[in-house]
Amino acid sequence: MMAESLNGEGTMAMPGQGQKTSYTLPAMRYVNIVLTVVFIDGIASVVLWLAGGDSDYFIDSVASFQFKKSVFDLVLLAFLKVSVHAPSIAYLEAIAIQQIDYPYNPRQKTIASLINAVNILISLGGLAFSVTKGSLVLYSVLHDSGYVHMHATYNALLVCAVVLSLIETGLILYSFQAMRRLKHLFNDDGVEVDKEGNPVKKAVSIKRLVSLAKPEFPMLLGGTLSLFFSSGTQIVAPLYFGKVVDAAQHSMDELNRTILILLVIYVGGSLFSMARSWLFTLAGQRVVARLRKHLFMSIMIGSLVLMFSLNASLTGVLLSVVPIVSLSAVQYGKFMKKLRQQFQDRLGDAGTQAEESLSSIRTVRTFSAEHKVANLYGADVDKSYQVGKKLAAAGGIFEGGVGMMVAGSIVLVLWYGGKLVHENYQNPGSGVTPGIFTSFLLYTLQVAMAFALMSALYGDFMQAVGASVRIFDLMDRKPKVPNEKGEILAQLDGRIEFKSVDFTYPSRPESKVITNLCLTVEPGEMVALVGPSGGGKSTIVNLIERFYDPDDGYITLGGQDLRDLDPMWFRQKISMVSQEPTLFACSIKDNIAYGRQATLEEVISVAMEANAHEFISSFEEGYETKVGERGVRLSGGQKQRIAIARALIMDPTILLLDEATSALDAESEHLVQEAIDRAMKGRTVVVIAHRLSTVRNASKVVVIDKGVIGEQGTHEELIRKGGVYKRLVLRQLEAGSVVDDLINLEPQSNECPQKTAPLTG
Ligand SMILES: Nc1ncnc2c1ncn2[C@@H]1O[C@H](COP(=O)(O)OP(=O)(O)OP(=O)(O)O)[C@@H](O)[C@H]1O
Repeated sequence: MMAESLNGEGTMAMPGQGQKTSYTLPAMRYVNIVLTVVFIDGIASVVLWLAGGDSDYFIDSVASFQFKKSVFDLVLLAFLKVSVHAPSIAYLEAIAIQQIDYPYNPRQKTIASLINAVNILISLGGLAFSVTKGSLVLYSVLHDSGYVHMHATYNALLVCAVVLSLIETGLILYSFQAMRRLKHLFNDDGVEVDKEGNPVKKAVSIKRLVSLAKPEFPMLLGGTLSLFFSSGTQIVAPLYFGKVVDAAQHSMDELNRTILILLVIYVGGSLFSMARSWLFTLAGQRVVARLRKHLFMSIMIGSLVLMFSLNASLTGVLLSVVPIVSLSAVQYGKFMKKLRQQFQDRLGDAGTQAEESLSSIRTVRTFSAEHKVANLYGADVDKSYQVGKKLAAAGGIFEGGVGMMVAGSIVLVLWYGGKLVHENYQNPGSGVTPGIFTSFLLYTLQVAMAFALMSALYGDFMQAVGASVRIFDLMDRKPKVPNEKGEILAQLDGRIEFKSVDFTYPSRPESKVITNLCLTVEPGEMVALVGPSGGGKSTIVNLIERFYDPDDGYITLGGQDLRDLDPMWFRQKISMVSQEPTLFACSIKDNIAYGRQATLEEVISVAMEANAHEFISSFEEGYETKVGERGVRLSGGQKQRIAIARALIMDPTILLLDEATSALDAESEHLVQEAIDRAMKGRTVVVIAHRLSTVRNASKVVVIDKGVIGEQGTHEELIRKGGVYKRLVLRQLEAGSVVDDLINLEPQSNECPQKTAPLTG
């Protein structure tokens, strides 16, 4: 298998993982790039050497080799590189691929490291050699008048050797990284997966977070420029502050001049600050605001440079705390990122719990489970609070710690600076002047503030990164079944065909739900699916809507593989009416016109067809009546009729029905059934049938049991056959007369003779 993967590019199945997970070698393999460069180097070297003048010339360059006049050594070098790099890089690729399956093979790791080391050594050595030779030749050409110039092709070979050595060294140094890339696995949809085939979560980086602010780039640029100018004024202001102190000790003129400069600096700085603040606020991104504060760095560096120029030893005293604060800031940042992620997860759990309980409040009430769900929610909130407590404590400790260290360093600078001023006072010229010390103190405050803020911001930023892990997670999710793209047919005839379909729900990979299913529904036919509960009837309907793709076999719609059709398009041609239809918390009109824009007349027309107009008109607000969350303000039968109208307004070619087993009252059931019967006319219908009248009228009854077709045929055929279907009917019908009717196969009216138990379940 490995050999196969090396010979051929493309996708390979993972051992023992079925066909789903595979590794993909990039079309432009890194190995091929390196080999191409190395071979070009080898071939070019030999050709240029051979082309170098008459044959004596190149023989002389070997026989009487001179370092600055012959290039035979470069040819040998190229030969060495071809013979070492070419096999070793291919071998490294083979090892990298093997490590996908066997990542913990220490021997392989050692071999790979050794090969890498040899490659790096040779390429770096080759680069050093060719650069040295090139420099010496160039030096001789420029400075040695007695130097006999080499043949032009030899010069070309020299240039070629330097340039290609440089490229090769870069490629070899990067090969370590490139081989690591190979160890990433991709599934058939190009999504990176781990060894179990689960999508790998992409790391959220600061870069990715900041990239969200891309559209605000022009504003950001203006803001950043203003920031630089305002930072510049902040950097130089303390310097002039100190100068003012010193100038005051000299002359009034100097004092006035320095004060004027200081004034210009402050006014300019304020104007730029204004622009910066306006532009960044306009950009309106928290990320951007953070970025602005991040650029405190520029003030810090600028200030530090000036501080060094004022007094190096004082600056050293101040900087002594930097490594400690930096290291703790990095650790703190990592810790905060992890905590914040946990915090968001716990909050998410609590939110889900609340949403679920509130949306099922009636069930909660029925079981008097208010306290239970309140406790569950409380427990989730408590968990997030526990993490929140850690967050608060860590933030407090860090800020306090940094504050202490910064204050300590300021005190230290004050003491040491004071000592230097004192020394200068006693022995002028030996320490620092009060002016310099003033400037220095201002810088110290500025740098200390910026540093403390930056450390805290780093923590905040890492928190933001942690918090956004969930968001990016959702953004990165790719549906297995794409929502758009695919063919759109001029016409859809409604023919559905399942060809040897196997299916397993991704969330329960160990149990196959559909096995080798072959089923054809001709245009205009009504096919009834019956069978025991959990047999797979709803799954078949889900597959027709392409909510999932089969693991094996295929499903066609109008003769076309469902996977080739545009889901957005074909789903408009299919309507589903389920047992318990989901309505949305808006008006009846909006619910009926959910699938497309429709006029009130169209809505009324389909509502009439669905036997819904009458009850809708009896409401005070008619079609504007709000149905409440999930339609709670309507009865079961009313909801179903609205769902039928919602399906009808799409004028679907195919109707998927899950008949209601719920005990609607006789009148409601009659109205719903009448509406359904009307809706079925002229359409291809697949119905999960629970009523006798439906199975009797069906063109074909298909018994689905444990994911396979037990039997199929018309109701009469199946009863005559006396198999699973008949047993199902016999077992489930309660009334003796009905059983007689059914198995005696007397002609029946379409009406159900009396209320019966469902045929399924
Ligand atoms: N989303 C899902 N994830 C995992 N397993 C599922 C999922 N939906 C259904 N199943 C399982 O698939 C099997 C077939 O379920 P399906 O709903 O298709 O049966 P059914 O014949 O329609 O049953 P019923 O008549 O009770 O509605 C069952 O074992 C069920 O537990």
